[in-house]
Amino acid sequence: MNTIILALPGAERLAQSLAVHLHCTAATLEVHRFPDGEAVVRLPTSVAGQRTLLVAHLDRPDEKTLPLLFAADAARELGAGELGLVVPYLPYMRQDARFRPGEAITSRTYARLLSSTFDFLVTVDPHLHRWPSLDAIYSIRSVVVAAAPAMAVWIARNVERPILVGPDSESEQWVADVAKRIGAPWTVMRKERRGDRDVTVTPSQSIDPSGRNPVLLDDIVSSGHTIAAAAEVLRGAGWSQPLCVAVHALLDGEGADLLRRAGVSRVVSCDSVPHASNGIPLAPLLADGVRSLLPA
Ligand SMILES: O=P(O)(O)OC[C@H]1O[C@H](OP(=O)(O)OP(=O)(O)O)[C@H](O)[C@@H]1O
Repeated sequence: MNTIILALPGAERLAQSLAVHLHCTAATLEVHRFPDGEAVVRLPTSVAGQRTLLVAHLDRPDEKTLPLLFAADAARELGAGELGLVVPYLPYMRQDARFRPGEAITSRTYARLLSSTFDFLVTVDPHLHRWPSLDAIYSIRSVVVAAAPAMAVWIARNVERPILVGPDSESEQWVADVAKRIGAPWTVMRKERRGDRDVTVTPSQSIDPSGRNPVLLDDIVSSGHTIAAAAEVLRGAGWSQPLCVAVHALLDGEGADLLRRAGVSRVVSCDSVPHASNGIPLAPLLADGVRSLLPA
């Protein structure tokens, strides 16, 4: 079965890179907004009988998910073979519990929605905290691509004598992996979250950073408060100015200012979400992930 890639608006670059790696063609979906805000989607080419990969950057998921579902449905109706989704940043993974009575567990609902639409899914380091794996909530085949190899290459090339620091215990999975790949020391701190923009970070052990350049590493940088709090801890302990490496950058201008004020010299992110801080390409790893799902 031939493979064709269709990019949602904004994901054209990733789609083109994947097409090169996977030796197939890529085109961009047309998404038009009617004056009342409703979306209409048009497939630019025939998908009949073809394995169809939709590629989407799903930051701001509320506005992007409906066009994605419309496109998937149209592809099915127009005879697509298998239907896959390449979504480097998988949204709605953080509300994975009913933290207050009556709250929706959006991770599960969103997973049901995508699982009922696609045959398979390829993503990068989803925020798995309380779910043991994507299979706990997604009922379709999925491949989780690890960004650690790409982050490790970037740090090894750009930071002399790094020491890796994670802001919370969940970050240990990425921090330890990257540190092992480049033979660097590492530590993780403790985080307490009380609200969207209210976090406290405390060191969990005392480490002598002498002669080392600190790299704060985490999966998501969103409001920036977690990394800012971690940077303040380092500053208070007399460490040199850290840089921040993240898998998914959702940071806005206000968050970037917050990080600057906290002493973070630079943010570098993987390109799972288009962002000014992008510096670590994921297309080769995502292409490997897609290939692993295709018949040999
Ligand atoms: O930039 P921010 O707005 O601070 O958000 C980023 C942080 O949020 C996520 O964890 P979260 O605090 O949701 O913790 P969890 O592991 O309990 O889901 C993520 O792992 C980052 O540490």
